[in-house]
Amino acid sequence: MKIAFLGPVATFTDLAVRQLFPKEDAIPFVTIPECIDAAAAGDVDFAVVPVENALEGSVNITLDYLIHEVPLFIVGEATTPIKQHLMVHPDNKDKWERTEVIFSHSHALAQCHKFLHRELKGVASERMTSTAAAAKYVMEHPDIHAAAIANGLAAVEYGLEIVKENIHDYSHNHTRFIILSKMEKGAAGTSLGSHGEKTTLVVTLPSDRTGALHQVLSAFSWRNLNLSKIESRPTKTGLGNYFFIIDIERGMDEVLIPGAIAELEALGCSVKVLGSYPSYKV
Ligand SMILES: O=C(O)C(=O)Cc1ccccc1
Repeated sequence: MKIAFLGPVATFTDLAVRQLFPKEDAIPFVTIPECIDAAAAGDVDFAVVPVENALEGSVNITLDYLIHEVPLFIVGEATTPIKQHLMVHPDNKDKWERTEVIFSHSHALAQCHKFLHRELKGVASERMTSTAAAAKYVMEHPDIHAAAIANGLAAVEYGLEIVKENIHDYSHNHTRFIILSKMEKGAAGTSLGSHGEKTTLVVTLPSDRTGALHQVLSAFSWRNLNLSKIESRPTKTGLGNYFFIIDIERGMDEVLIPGAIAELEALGCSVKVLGSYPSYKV
């Protein structure tokens, strides 16, 4: 089986894939859309991409790409703890406090915002396609006073020295990854035991109905369907037009979720099921 992931080797996504699919053929792609396209084209069986971080919130490119660009399903999700470290080329180990530029993924930079403000005030930061891409770049440029924010495996893989460990601003730093496939129903192929099931819907509200969101929420509430997340993203058709992405803490069943969807449709909403899938902790 082939699994696309946000590369290069030693990203946080790679760490998640190693645990989810230890025996499969993991293929790195440079960007999240490239991973998703590979799954949509059938070049890989699954794509694993980050979707939400506990400190920084949603990965908008993942949500938007999934909603607007490709007919894929979510067939699994995995939550993993995230530890960020500051690392430099070994030649620059003793002068890291003179770092002039810090490279990382935008979410990693945001997760260490307080640390950077405190310890490296005024130092420029540059977004890279991933944390491991940043580590690789710093390894290839010993001549500049650069640092990367990445994980411990990236330091080993690219031969960098960790000069500050655990620089993420809050200890409960977790990221949720989703497993995407062309096939609606899972057999996501992992041997891990799941921690429950979820269903994700994309709901568009009717434009002219007062209190529509309240009515949508009550369709879940009176059925005792717990929502673990509700997020709005622009439909990109005009200012003020939004999709709601709703995660229900329950797998698709015969009665409750179909009943809620029918009620939303009767209110004039359009509803798309993005997937009903197992949840893993890795
Ligand atoms: O850049 C990475 O390593 C990724 O896998 C994306 C990411 C970035 C920051 C936290 C979690 C995932």
